[in-house]
Amino acid sequence: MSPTAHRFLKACRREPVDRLPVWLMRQAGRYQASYRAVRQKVSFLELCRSPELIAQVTAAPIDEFGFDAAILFSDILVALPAMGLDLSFEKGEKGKGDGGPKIGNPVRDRAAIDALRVPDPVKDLPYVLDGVKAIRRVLADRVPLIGFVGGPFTVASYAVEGGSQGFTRLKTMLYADPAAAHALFDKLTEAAIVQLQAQVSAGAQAVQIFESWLGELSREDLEEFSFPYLARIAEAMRPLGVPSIIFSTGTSTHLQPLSRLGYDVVGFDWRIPLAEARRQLPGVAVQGNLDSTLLLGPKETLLARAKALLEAAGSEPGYIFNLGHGIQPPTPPENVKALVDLVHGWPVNQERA
Ligand SMILES: Cc1c2[nH]c(c1CCC(=O)O)Cc1[nH]c(c(CCC(=O)O)c1C)Cc1[nH]c(c(CCC(=O)O)c1C)Cc1[nH]c(c(C)c1CCC(=O)O)C2
Repeated sequence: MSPTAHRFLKACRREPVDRLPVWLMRQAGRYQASYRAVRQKVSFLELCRSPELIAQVTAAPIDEFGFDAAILFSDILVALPAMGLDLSFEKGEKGKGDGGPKIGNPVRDRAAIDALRVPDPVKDLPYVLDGVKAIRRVLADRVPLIGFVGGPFTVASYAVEGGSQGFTRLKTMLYADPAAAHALFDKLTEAAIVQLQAQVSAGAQAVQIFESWLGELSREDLEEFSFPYLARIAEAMRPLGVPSIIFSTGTSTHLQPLSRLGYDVVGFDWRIPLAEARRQLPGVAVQGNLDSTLLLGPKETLLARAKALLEAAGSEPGYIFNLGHGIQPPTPPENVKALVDLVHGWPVNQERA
């Protein structure tokens, strides 16, 4: 297949498709027996540092469920050690699950921010780039590969809080020392750009920014501390010629400004009806937004709600089926299969552009 012919890439560009493309955030993960088997043998970070295992784990859900895109198996925090932070995943090593990230030396003042190093992906993250190349070989162009990074605010929340401990320290920094906060976001923006550039050079065919916790900020703070950085990332992606996706949660009240940052696709959570979101976003493709809890069952409810979503998506080109956030570990794989089959069987009546 020509590299531009994939239905996922067409939908990103708002071109008509034969069937609706579907992929799910966290489609490679603990809900799969094959993933749990790998995690019996290696820790999460060991997995993220093995190109062979990255390729195996990334491709598994494509074989198992027939998704229309693969997403690089890695984490939004993998670059932090190269930036000078001690990253570990506390519990959940060796397949026990529920391992949360922990940073031993969180960034708490201006000196710590100034000491952060922007990583050199080729030198510092070779396993990610070798992983991208290995995935492309294993996929053999069956489906395109999405690369990703974490958004500056979301990564900063872990760097400053030291783990999944809320947002109070980071948000206090915005108000108490805005110059320090800007310096932090500036560094994380540069780090995001160089990682995405390197992933695309290595073979990633689209990119997604996981700015998952952006909904913590007010519009005022978004405009000062987030949107300029996200726009800078989008601008740096443009010459690379691959579609870019901005994903966040809790931001239904900010979709229009998010759609003006320069991304091809806007992804959002289940808090807004899809039809309403599409009406608000005429100039971009949209991705989402089924509540991932529906995948836990019952299957009839899952499929009824997914059908309603497909109806709400309408016939305008530029729709990618996904969840509102990642798949949850207790998800029965048969429900994922039923969902993908439903989307692929859905009649598409998109006008030629
Ligand atoms: C905050 C954040 C992180 N990672 C991520 C975020 C953004 C918020 C979100 O969208 O969920 C995003 C992420 N995490 C992972 C990916 C890979 C791509 C994908 O599968 O979509 C991506 C894009 C794999 C992962 N990242 C992690 C796992 C589970 C690891 C395991 O125990 O095997 C996976 C598959 C671990 C992780 N990594 C992180 C946390 C908080 C955790 C612990 C929670 C959990 O265990 O689910 C940091």
